[in-house]
Amino acid sequence: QLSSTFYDTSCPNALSTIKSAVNAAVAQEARMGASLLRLHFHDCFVQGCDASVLLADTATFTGEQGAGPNAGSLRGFSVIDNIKTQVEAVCPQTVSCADILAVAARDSVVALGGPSWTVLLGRRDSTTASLSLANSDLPAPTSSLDQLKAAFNNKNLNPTDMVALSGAHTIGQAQCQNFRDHITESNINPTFAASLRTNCPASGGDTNLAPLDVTTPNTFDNAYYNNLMSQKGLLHSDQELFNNGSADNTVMNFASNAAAFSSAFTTAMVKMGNISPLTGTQGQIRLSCSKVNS
Ligand code: HEM
Ligand SMILES: [Ca+2]
Ligand SMILES: [Ca+2]
Repeated sequence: QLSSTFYDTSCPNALSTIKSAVNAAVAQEARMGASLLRLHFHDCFVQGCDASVLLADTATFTGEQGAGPNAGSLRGFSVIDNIKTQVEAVCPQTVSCADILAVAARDSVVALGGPSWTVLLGRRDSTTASLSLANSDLPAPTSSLDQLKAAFNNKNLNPTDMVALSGAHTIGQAQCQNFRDHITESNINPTFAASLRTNCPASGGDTNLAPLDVTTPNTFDNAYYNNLMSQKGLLHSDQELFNNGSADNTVMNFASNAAAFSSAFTTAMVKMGNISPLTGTQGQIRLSCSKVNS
């Protein structure tokens, strides 16, 4: 249904415009690549890849940005708004915000040294968002392996896809409140845990940041899986992937074989990008990504 050539005649400069803007944003702040990748994930897992996550809350509209996994945590909205403004200038009301998110996620991974893939296009933008689905369908950092597998299975992503997509935590940062409990658990490297506790004490410092990948936080590589094998996962949910369970073998494979990780990650990103898109005459092409057309 989606197609890699969707904008080839209607907006031939769409992809290059997005890439330039992503490269500029990542050059200014490497973490922005992580933030843009995460936006696409949080979009696709809630109502499908329809840019629902971008709709801002107003006095009369309750969107997804106030949901537990999103509030005070998602970032990159202004970068997306800026890209949309540039794309509107070259092709008015042609390129959807949902497609911009999918392309920006790919370009972010590439900008940080990761693998590339062909992004399928033709998604349209929702006129709705769902706070309740954002709270129910996004996995939590306290999740067990079974809960992680179930959350991804709900989106028709298998356990290999789940482990591969979790490799996105090779970049970016997390807040203390999301890893405080894990750094007092027993399945964590004691030296690693002690160093994290200096900036994430038992009380206070909730929003203090630590890198999800202690080894190469700004490079998209397979170091995340090697960290898990050294019990240096930052989130409880990260370490669940290598904790004597059914995902151990996949983690070991991705840790020792960077090409196997790249292949599984790009395959899974395409699958995630295909979750319930609006196509044809469904939805709309928003003029501004943060609000429904009036
Ligand atoms: C497997 C289940 C997952 C859980 C439980 C999870 C949870 C989290 C949490 C708690 C954070 C830190 C948020 C904060 O402290 O503000 C985070 C950050 C991040 N997540 Fe995930 N995540 C998961 C899967 C994914 C997937 C599939 C992707 C993308 C494909 C992804 C990409 C990211 C990125 C890039 C960051 C860093 C964002 C930044 O620095 O702005 N995560 N995740
Ligand atoms: Ca969505
Ligand atoms: Ca890394």
